[in-house]
Amino acid sequence: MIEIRGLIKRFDGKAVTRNAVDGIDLTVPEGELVTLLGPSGCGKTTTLRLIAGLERPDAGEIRIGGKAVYSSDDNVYVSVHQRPIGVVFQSYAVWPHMTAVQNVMFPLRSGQKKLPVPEARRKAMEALDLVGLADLADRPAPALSGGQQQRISLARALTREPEVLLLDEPLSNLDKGLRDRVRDEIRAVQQRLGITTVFVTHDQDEALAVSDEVILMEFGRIVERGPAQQIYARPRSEFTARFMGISNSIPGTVTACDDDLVDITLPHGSLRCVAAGDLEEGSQVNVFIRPESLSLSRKDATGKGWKGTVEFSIYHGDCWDYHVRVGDTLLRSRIYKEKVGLSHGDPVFVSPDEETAIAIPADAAPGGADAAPLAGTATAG
Ligand SMILES: Nc1ncnc2c1ncn2[C@@H]1O[C@H](COP(=O)(O)OP(=O)(O)OP(=O)(O)O)[C@@H](O)[C@H]1O
Repeated sequence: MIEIRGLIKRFDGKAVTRNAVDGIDLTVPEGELVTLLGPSGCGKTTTLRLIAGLERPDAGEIRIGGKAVYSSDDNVYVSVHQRPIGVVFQSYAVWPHMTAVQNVMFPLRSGQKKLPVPEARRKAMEALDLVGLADLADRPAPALSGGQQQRISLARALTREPEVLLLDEPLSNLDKGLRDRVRDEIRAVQQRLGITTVFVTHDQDEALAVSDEVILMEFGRIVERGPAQQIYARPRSEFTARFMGISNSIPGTVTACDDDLVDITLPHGSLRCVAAGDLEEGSQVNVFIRPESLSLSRKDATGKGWKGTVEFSIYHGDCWDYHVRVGDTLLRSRIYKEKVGLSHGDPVFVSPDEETAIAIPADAAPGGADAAPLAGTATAG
């Protein structure tokens, strides 16, 4: 288990206007994989490096397995080599003059507890087996693919039997097909070992695929957290909705509330949808609708369709994206059919799937520009 309280990190410099990590509280339960997700510069890597002991915080507390590895109040700082962690970076950091097994053995032979060669080799072989590379143990590192080299880094991180695994964008240097395979491998090993893991990525799909919990960050703070399905299907802030790819946003006004369902009047129609947070009659909202939740038809069978005109379409292989102008709004509708046959200028009716549309209060912008924190007065740790 990892417990983080009030974590602050500031990099001083002329252009610095805010803390890189700005008061983070976070618990990673035993055996779970938690992902830090967010745009470039939001503080994901810095948070991970603070947990690893590769950067020194300015304030707060970090506990691993119940023991403080950093505490500004108690003046505790445990160095990176003494923390019970394994770290995998974006660059594989595999030594080219060694074989696969020599790479994995290296930390066992060079650490404080220098193991004899046979024992180090046995442990390294166990770790290689775990990541499916035992057969390639004696192959020189440069003769391995990028994905295999990254699995060597993972095996090397696991040989010290760490309590916690820290993965910093481990898939970024791999091409698409390989990325999915190594991602699945990492999740399989993590679940098999039941090892508490923090995974940093800026890729939503990757985060959804591997996580028990997703932590969304912006400006050094946590904007939203929750199980992957909740973050995907029920975002509570505009920042999360947009970051998770809900590209259609329409401003509207609440006309009636019924538990977590609300009726909304939009510029070109109305709909009933799920409310994110407390809303009341008259509240201003933005309604977020996934492209795949907007269907198109030439005839308005229900009498509730929004009248629009096709502006352009994009073909993706397994689907089409139609960009349709409805009043002042350009909406994107994703259609998974081989041939839809709509083209520029065609009139259509757009129908939203009310079950998946979400109304988010227009002023609820925990990650918005207004919420961007200025640098706090961090105390030295
Ligand atoms: N060593 C450093 N010196 C000065 N500023 C730094 C340093 N490391 C990070 N920062 C700044 O701290 C902020 C957070 O950076 P961080 O690398 O943690 O973000 P990130 O979310 O991991 O981004 P990315 O996805 O691009 O790696 C950024 O504004 C960055 O410029």
